[in-house]
Amino acid sequence: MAIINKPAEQFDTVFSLNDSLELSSHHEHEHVQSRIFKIIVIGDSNVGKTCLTYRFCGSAFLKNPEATIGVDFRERTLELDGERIKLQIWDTAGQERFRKSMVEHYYRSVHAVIFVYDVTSLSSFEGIPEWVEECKRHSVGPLVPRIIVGNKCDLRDRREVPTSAAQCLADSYNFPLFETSAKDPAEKEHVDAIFLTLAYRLKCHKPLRLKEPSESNMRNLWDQREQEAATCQC
Ligand SMILES: Nc1nc2c(ncn2[C@@H]2O[C@H](COP(=O)(O)OP(=O)(O)OP(=O)(O)O)[C@@H](O)[C@H]2O)c(=O)[nH]1
Ligand SMILES: [Mg+2]
Repeated sequence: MAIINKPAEQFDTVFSLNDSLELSSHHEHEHVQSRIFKIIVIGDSNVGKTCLTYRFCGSAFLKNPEATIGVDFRERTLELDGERIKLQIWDTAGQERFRKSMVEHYYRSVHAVIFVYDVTSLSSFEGIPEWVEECKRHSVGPLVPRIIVGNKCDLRDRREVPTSAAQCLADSYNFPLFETSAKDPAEKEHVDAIFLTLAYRLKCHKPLRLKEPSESNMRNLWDQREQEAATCQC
């Protein structure tokens, strides 16, 4: 897997992760409060959102997944630096007909977003800006951490999206880019790294002490990102 555009300090943290992160069943029964983060996974249908989520939450590769209708929820609780973190993952439907039912509350109070495309499908990659726009339409602020994931890297002979193009798009938004495979067992650790990168970022985020960014500031930030995307020489 290529992990690209990721600050060195995140590499250090992510790659020192191991099974000891997982809470034992003993801990599960303790009434210890955990911080809960809601992560939404979006992207075109068939790109592997459900398989990626399942790989992270359930370890195995999900064979013959059904197309998601509306949204599925999965959770995984971790202990990071002695703190209990529950990731609540909202795996959404990519199909247009179900998207209409993706009502406002799917996006409400979202802490982080994972955009997924399929490296063997150029159209799914070209759909990413629309998904970014969709987030914006649903008032997901520009400060909410986002990651772009190119899935199905195991299908080497069928690749349609070069890493360089994906990197260029990710840079234009200033989002980290990951390429991985939900199917390849050797990639399991790297699938974890995607979610854990977000978990660390969310965990370390200090709430702003001053005023939260105003709506007009948010708009400015989005406008700035859009201008950068428009001038990107991909
Ligand atoms: N080769 C390969 N196939 C994959 C991978 N991830 C998912 N698939 C296959 O891609 C198809 C779609 O996977 P899903 O996880 O259901 O896709 P989705 O994005 O959740 O689709 P919707 O729920 O319709 O939005 C299934 O046939 C999976 O077996 C992968 O990493 N490699
Ligand atoms: Mg699905």
